[in-house]
Amino acid sequence: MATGVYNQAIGAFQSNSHINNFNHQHKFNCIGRLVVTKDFFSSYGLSKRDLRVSKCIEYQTSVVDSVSSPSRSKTSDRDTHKKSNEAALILVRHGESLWNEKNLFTGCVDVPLSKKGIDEAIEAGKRISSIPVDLIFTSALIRAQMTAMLAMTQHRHMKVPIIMHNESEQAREWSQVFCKDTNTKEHSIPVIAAWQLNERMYGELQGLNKQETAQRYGKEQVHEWRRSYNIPPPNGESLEMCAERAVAYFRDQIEPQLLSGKNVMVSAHGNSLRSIIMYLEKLTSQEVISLELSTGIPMLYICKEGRFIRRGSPVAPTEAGVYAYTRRLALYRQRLDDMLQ
Ligand SMILES: O=C(O)[C@H](O)COP(=O)(O)O
Repeated sequence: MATGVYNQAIGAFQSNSHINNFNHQHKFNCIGRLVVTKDFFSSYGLSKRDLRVSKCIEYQTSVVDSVSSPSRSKTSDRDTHKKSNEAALILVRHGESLWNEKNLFTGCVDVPLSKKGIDEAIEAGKRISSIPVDLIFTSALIRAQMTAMLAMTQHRHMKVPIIMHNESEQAREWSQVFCKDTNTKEHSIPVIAAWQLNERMYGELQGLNKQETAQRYGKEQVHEWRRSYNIPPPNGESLEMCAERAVAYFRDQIEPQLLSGKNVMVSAHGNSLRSIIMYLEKLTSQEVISLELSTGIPMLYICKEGRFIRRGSPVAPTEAGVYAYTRRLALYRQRLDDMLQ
């Protein structure tokens, strides 16, 4: 088993060495090499001898520059939350929607996933199926919620995601669960839908065809509306305006959960996630222009002592990629393997 695990990890990491799935020039890249540390050996009760170390190739995983949360005020209460816990943060843009399929500007119009988007959401679930998720945040839009729910159908822990209804006292009362067993973290995952995570509002472009709009207003103007930081579409939100709600929500509601050690998945949208990634990776308003997110591709960050380390896009469960991310994720995956044997 030992050699198998080791080879799996190496194989996964090598195939995953392209893990930087953001197609933008970034200030750091992952070097596709893996340190097989003494921790790795001991976490499997292995001695180097067991793995015939002479055959082990020294791999070095080095995120040349791990992302860290932007410096905050000295008195920030987040500093008091900084714990040695490590937590996984999965960000996933919804699968293709019916309006993505028609190449229409969508923004806050609430359209569902296309058949391809449903397949993308299920594939995303397979890719994160061995990564812990204790809490899910989605936007208030159905395409993000469908993506989260479909992805969770593939998770190996088989917990039931339950959307929390706190919009009124009656909603809270009528959605209570009275059986203590089913409502435990062993059996269910709370899902919180927040409008603050909605896609940027595209104003008068919503419903227009992107190609026709480019022909009408010019490619450069449309690219500026779509990708610039502080230039809004007509009567719509700029990325900066979207960040004011999405990043504020992330810092106030999601980051404290991560700092307390909770593993979180956020299923949201191209631009609300671009604004969050801009915050996590301290991208400049120039760098964020070239940041594009594909539909249905999960991205993994490790949150450790208030710092966010981008680990790329998880691989499918057939590979041992999770073993290459962190020891804690490897042990979680091992527990799943043992539980499901
Ligand atoms: O809102 C939309 O149209 C898409 O979800 C994102 O559009 P964009 O890629 O043009 O920002």
